[in-house]
Amino acid sequence: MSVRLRPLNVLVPDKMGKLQVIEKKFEFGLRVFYNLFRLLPLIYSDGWLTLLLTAVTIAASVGNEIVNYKTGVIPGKFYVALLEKNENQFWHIFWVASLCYVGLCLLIALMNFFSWCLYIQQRKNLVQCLHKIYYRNNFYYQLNGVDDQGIDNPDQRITQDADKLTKLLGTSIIPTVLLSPFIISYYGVKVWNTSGGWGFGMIVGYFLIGVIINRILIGPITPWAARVEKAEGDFRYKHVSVRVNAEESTFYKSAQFEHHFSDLSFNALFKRLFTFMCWRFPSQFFQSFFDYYGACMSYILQLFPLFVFHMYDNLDATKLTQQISNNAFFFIYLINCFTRLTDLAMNIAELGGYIMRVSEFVDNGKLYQCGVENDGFRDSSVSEDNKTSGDENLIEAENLSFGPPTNSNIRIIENLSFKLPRHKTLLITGDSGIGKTSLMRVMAEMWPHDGNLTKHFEKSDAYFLPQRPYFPVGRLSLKQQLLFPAEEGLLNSEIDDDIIGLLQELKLGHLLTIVGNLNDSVDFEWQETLSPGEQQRLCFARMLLANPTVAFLDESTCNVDEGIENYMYGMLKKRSITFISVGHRNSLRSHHNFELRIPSPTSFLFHEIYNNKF
Ligand SMILES: Nc1ncnc2c1ncn2[C@@H]1O[C@H](COP(=O)(O)OP(=O)(O)OP(=O)(O)O)[C@@H](O)[C@H]1O
Repeated sequence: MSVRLRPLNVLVPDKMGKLQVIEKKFEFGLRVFYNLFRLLPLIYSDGWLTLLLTAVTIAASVGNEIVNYKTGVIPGKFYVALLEKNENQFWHIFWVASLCYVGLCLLIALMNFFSWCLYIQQRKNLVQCLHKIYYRNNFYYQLNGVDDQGIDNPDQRITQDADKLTKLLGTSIIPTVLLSPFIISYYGVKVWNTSGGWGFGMIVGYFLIGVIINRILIGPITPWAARVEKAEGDFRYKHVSVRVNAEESTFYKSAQFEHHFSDLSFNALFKRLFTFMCWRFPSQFFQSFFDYYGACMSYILQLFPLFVFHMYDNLDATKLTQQISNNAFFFIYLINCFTRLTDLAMNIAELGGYIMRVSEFVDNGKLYQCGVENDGFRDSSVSEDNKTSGDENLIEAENLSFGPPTNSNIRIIENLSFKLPRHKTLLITGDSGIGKTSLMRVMAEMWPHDGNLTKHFEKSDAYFLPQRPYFPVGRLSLKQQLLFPAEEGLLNSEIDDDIIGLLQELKLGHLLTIVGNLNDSVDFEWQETLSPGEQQRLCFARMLLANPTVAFLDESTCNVDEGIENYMYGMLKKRSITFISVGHRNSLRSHHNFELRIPSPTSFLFHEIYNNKF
C-alpha cells in the first residue's frame, strides 16, 4: 500500500557525490497552450457566469472598436471642413466628434470594468478548484509534510500564480485574441480596397516577421518567469517562518542570522528578477520598434494607391488630404491590430510560466488522487475492512512494517506484532526518534504500511491529538478554536456551559476573562500567545468536547506538570475514553494497562503494566 508521485525533479550527484535536486526547466512551446487548454475547464468551472462575463467583455471591446472607427475618420472630415472654410460643417463635425469621444471613453471604462470582473471571477473559479485538489485526501499533507515531489511553494501557486495567470488572461489576452480576427478581417478588407493586395500583403509580411522574431526572443521568458515565481515563494516563506517563530528566534538571539538569510533569499530573487528583465529587454525593444515603425509604415503604404496604381489622380487637394488621412487611419489600425497581437507575445510568454506551474500542481494532484484511489490509501483513519465490531481486541498489529513514504528502502519499524484488548489503554515508549509518532501516523493511515493493522473501531470514534498543538489562524473565537475542525455547534449556546466547566477543570478559566465572550473573535493569534502548557490543555479540552471513544495522544501532557497530567488522565477515565499514548515520562505508566516499548526498529516489548492505578 503506497502512494507515490511521479518524480518530476531530476536528482543528480554533485561534485562530492551528494544527490541534488535540479530545478525543472519550463520551456515555452506548444505544451504551454496544451496546458492552458487543460486548465480552461477549471478557469470556467462555474459555467455560465464566466462565459457571460467573457461575452460582455468582448461586446464592450467590439463597441469600443466601432466607436474607435468613427473617431478615426473625424480628422479627415475636420481637414475638409477647414480647407473648404465651411463653418456649419465644422460645428456639425465638432458635436459629432464630442459625442463619439464621450462614448469611446465610456466604452473603454466599461471594457476595463468587465475585463476585471472576468479576471476576478476566473481567479475565483481556479482557486476554488485548486483548493479542492489541495485539500482532497490530504494532498496538502503529502506536499507539505511528506514529499513535495518538486512542487515547490504550493501556497504560492494557489495565491500568486493563479492570480497572475487569470489577470493576464482576463484583462489582456482573452479580449485581444478573441477580437483580433474580426478587426483584422474588417480593416484587412478596407486596406485591400484602398491599396490592393500589395498593401495588405506588406502589412501581413510585417506581422509575420514580427511573429518570427518574437518567437525567438520570448523563448527564455517562460522559464525565467517560472523561476522568479519560485524565488518569490521562497522569499515569502522565509518571512512567514520568521513571523511564525519570532519568539523562538529572539530567544536564540538570531536576528543577525535571520537578517542574513532573509537577505540571501531576496538576493536569489533579485538575481532571477534581473535575469528575467534582461531577457525581456530585447523583446521590449523589438515590441516598441514594431509599434512605432508601424506608424511610419502606414504612410509608406500610401505609395501604392498614390504612385503605383494612380488611384487618386483625379482628386483635388482637399479630397486627397481627406483620403490620405483616412487611408493612414485604416493602415495604422490594421498594423496596430497586428502589433497588439505581437505585443501580447511577452504577456503570453510570462503567462506560460504561470500556466506550467499551476498545471504541474493540478497534474500532481490528479496523479496523487489516482494513486490514493488505486492503492486504497484513503482519507480515513479506519479502512472499510476493519469495521468489525464485537471483537475482543481494539487494535491488532501483525508483522507491521513501515518507513518514511519518501524512501521505500528505509524501515523505521520492522515486523511489529501486538494485540491491545478492547477497553484497555496502551503507552508507547522508546528512545527519541525511534518511530513512536510514525506509528501514530500509520494508525491514522497518513503513512502507508506493510503487514496487517486491524482497528476495531469506527473512524469517527477515533481522535488523534498531534504532538505539536495547532490553532488555525484568523483570530478565531475561543469557541471556534475549541470546536475545531467542526463548524457545526458554533451557534449552539447550550454547550457553552460545558465549555466553561471544562476550561475551569483544566485551569484555563482565565482565558474566559481575556476573550470576554466565547463567541467573540479575538485580536491575537492563539498559537503566538498561549504558553505551550496552555496550548496542550486547550487542545485536550478540544478533544474532550469531541468526545471520542478512542484517543491517540502524542506526548500530549509533556508541557504540563505531573499534577495536571494526573488530572487530565483522570478526566479521560471519568468519560470512559480509551487512550493510546506516546510519551517518555515514567509517571505515564501508572495511567496505562499495557506498554509497548520500542528499544530498536526490530525488537519490541509488549507487556501488561501491573502496578498501575486501575
Ligand atoms: N516525513 C518524514 N520523512 C522521512 N523521515 C521521517 C519523516 N518523519 C519522521 N522521519 C524519521 O523517522 C524517524 C522516527 O521519527 P518519529 O517522529 O516517529 O520519532 P519519535 O519516536 O516519535 O521521536 P520523539 O520521541 O523524539 O518524538 C526519525 O528518524 C525521523 O527522522
